[in-house]
Amino acid sequence: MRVLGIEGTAWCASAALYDAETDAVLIESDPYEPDSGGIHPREAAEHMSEAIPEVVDDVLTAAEAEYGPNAVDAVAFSRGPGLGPCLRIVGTAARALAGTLSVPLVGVNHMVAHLEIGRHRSGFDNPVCLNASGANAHLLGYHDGRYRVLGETMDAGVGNALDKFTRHVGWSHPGGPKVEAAAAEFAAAAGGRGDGSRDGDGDGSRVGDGDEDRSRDGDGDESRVGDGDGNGNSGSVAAADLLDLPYVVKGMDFSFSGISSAANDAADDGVPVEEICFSLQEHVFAMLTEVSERALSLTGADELVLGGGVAQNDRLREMLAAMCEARGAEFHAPEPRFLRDNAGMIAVLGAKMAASGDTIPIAESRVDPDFRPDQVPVTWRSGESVARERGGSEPDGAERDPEADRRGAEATVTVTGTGDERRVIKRRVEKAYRHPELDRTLRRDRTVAEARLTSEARRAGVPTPLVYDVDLSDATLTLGYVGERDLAAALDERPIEAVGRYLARLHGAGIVHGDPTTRNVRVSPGGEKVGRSVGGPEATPETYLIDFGLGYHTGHVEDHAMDLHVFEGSIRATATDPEPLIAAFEAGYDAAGDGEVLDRLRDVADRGRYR
Ligand SMILES: C[C@@H](O)[C@H](NC(=O)OP(=O)(O)OC[C@H]1O[C@@H](n2cnc3c(N)ncnc32)[C@H](O)[C@@H]1O)C(=O)O
Ligand SMILES: Nc1ncnc2c1ncn2[C@@H]1O[C@H](COP(=O)(O)OP(=O)(O)OP(=O)(O)O)[C@@H](O)[C@H]1O
Ligand SMILES: [Fe+2]
Repeated sequence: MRVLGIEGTAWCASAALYDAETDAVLIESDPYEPDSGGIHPREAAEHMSEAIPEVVDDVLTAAEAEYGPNAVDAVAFSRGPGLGPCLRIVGTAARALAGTLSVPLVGVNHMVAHLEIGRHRSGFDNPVCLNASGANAHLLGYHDGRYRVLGETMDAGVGNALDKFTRHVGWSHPGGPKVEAAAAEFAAAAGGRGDGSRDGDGDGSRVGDGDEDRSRDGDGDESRVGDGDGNGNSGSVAAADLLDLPYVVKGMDFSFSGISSAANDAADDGVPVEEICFSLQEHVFAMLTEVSERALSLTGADELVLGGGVAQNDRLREMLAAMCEARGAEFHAPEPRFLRDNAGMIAVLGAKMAASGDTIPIAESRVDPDFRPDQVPVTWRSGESVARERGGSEPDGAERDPEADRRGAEATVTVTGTGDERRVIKRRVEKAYRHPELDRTLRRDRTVAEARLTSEARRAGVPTPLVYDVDLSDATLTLGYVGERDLAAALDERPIEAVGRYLARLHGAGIVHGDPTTRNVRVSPGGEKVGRSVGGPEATPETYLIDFGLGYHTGHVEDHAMDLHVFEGSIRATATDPEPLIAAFEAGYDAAGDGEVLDRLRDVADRGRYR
């Protein structure tokens, strides 16, 4: 099968031909480059209306020269998400072409295409995907016929967050490649070695298939990147000074609004722009790498693929490769021509969809600027055996040796002693992928927060482990062993309802958990239900909250709502039938908490959706 793909969601007018037999992809792209500022939707649409017919024509001509008059078996196009005026032009072109060629039409979700091109190129079975693009930033994992959103930005896409800063300092769009070049320069100056050679040619000009592979260094290398010293942190990076910028991770969600403003303020205060670029990258990419590791840990996956325009950044790839290597996972980033917006990925996914009969009648082919990846029925993977799908995590199932060491996303946990003397030694391990200064600060601050808040929560009537010892020099805690298994191992309404009640109590005491996932709840089925007096030897609670490292004090409704959003996200990511569980959770919260927080939860959930 040969599929013609058309892409034009925002800045890149692109057409491609994918030949499924040979796996060859021919791409023709024509980028829109604003004279000043960011992308103007009207100008972008004007660009699309001129450039789409041209790139389509080029690809069709090449296709017919090679394969003759029946070169194309289906036409695939980006239906969304993206800018409405651009999408409509692409949709119109695709419908007309399918009609003229008398072939079926395939409507592709652009973000799923960013994911699937990575899966296709890597050959991985069932990876978690980090999409790091301009307008989006999210983690996707396959479960039960859909790609679930495991975590996402609560505000801007990652590329837009970088571009916002470069606009502030007067650099032209796109800013990402310029941030990368400036950061590399800063690191090279600090370390005396490094790779200041990158020239920020990022979103290239109009080029065809083969040329592009030679246009950037590293382009041909699809597999492991990581030009550092083997531990994911090139010497020059470690030697360079780091500005203190906001680092905001909540469960597997994250936020860039604080860091964008702080970067702009630093520029206004006269901090050299190269220094800001360096610190911006170190923080933003460490956040993305951390949530990716959480997603691997939560789903039990051992493969990660990267997609989106920001994935062209060497430092981001280096961090992700180092994180995966440290936990024994496979990492793959496709070559840059498949990372930035391109029609190749649309054609490749279009071919898989067409092969499974997933085509659309013209009358139903309306574009959707807010098309979410989790709305897409994943028809092309339906032949896969159920065994290949991991049903959430089973980190602590009944058959597992309870004494065995385990490894969360952040820490290693060792169990010692027996009976009432059973203890957990939790050590936040160094993360070689992140800047050593940031690593030290995060490990220390989180250890302090966990020790304090675990005890404060217990005083507020929330069952938590006792804290026996804190060793800040080694970021290590000694905690009482609680529960028999993680809630994630067996999702059940009863403990979930209890989590709702406990979070309400915690919020009533002015504390947020910060990372309330089903992995951070321990359950002992059959334990007694207890009220406020917990912790005594005779009172065995059924449900405990653990892992308060991302917690903090706040009375803000917004922050409390975010806790609920994170917990619900962890259920939605792994449960086959999440709705009754979510209802039990909200009933528990409602019984003990503030109704305003539940109202705000609706807002928070909507805001996380793509604009
Ligand atoms: C919906 C769709 O229109 C949108 N597309 C999009 O955002 O274009 P994409 O090609 O995936 O990403 C462009 C972004 O990627 C950034 N970028 C490009 N090269 C970069 C680099 N070397 N380092 C950091 N960012 C880079 C640019 O600054 C820009 O923000 C999306 O996928 O979200
Ligand atoms: N006090 C405890 N009693 C019993 N088991 C525990 C305790 N603390 C941690 N565990 C076990 O160790 C696992 C990892 O611990 P924890 O969540 O604190 O570490 P983490 O690295 O922060 O994990 P993640 O980031 O994945 O949430 C837990 O999911 C749980 O199975
Ligand atoms: Fe994109």
